[in-house]
Amino acid sequence: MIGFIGAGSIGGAVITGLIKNGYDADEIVVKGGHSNRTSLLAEQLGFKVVKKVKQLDDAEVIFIAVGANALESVLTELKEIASDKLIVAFTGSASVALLKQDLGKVKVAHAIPNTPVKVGAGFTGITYSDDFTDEDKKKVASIMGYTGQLVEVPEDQLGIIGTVAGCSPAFLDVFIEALSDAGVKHGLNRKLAYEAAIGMAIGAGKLAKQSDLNVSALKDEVTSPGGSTIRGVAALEEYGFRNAVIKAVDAAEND
Ligand SMILES: NC(=O)C1=CN([C@@H]2O[C@H](COP(=O)(O)OP(=O)(O)OC[C@H]3O[C@@H](n4cnc5c(N)ncnc54)[C@H](O)[C@@H]3O)[C@@H](O)[C@H]2O)C=CC1
Ligand SMILES: O=C(O)[C@@H]1CCC=N1
Repeated sequence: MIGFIGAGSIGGAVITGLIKNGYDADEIVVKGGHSNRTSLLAEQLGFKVVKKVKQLDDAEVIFIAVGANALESVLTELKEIASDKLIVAFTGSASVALLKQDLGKVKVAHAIPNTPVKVGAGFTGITYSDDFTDEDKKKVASIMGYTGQLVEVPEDQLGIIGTVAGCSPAFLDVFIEALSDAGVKHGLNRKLAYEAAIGMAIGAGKLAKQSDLNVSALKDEVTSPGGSTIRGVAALEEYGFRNAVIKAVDAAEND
């Protein structure tokens, strides 16, 4: 049995990714917030909903997916039942030290998933407390594996991994939206413009992952001499696209 506290954007995305990719819904129990969002999701996906944190006592692994404002009170309630469990917090502002401070001698991890977990194509960075054994890590990996990649990173890099992989789906969505706007400006209907932009993003990501070439060389393959693409790349540079992306990451990092 595994448990979740919070089933909002990221909690709901992980739960959805798990169940849609074959994890047994009968093995998932969720304590949601005050809205009916969790019970609506449970109706679609078939997991069990409980009202109190202590009702998660049968869970071996508990994922915390509440925001910073609710973390303290959740940890206070969780402390009563946490001693024999693995606790994994998605809360951005959490840290292994903070979780340990509130939960005492409990094995804890801090993880930052991204929303593509919902379709089994996520990228999650994770940092474990020192007392996590290889077997414990395997247990967490065997769960998160249903949602995509899980990569252990040193804690001082978890924040930037969380920005590069966790915030950036929103950045890419803005790019896809802008590309589709441009297509519409040049006469495409909106549906076809989105299909083209999204299809390209999926394909270019897959090619970048599978190719032996790095993305710079892949770009070179598209830019025919004297062709249209290099004019577009030059315009991106002229309008500061690369710098805008770096500044977006800086902004996300500097809260
Ligand atoms: N949205 C994302 O892509 C990602 C978010 N995160 C982190 O996850 C945390 C949550 O973010 P979101 O899911 O976007 O926010 P959200 O507001 O969509 O979800 C938080 C959920 O927690 C529930 N909640 C609040 N208090 C609760 C309690 N005491 N017991 C049970 N449930 C409770 C709320 O009802 C809400 O549904 C944040 O700290 C964020 O930094 C981390 C990685 C990615
Ligand atoms: O916007 C946020 O704070 C969270 C962290 C990673 C993605 N979303």
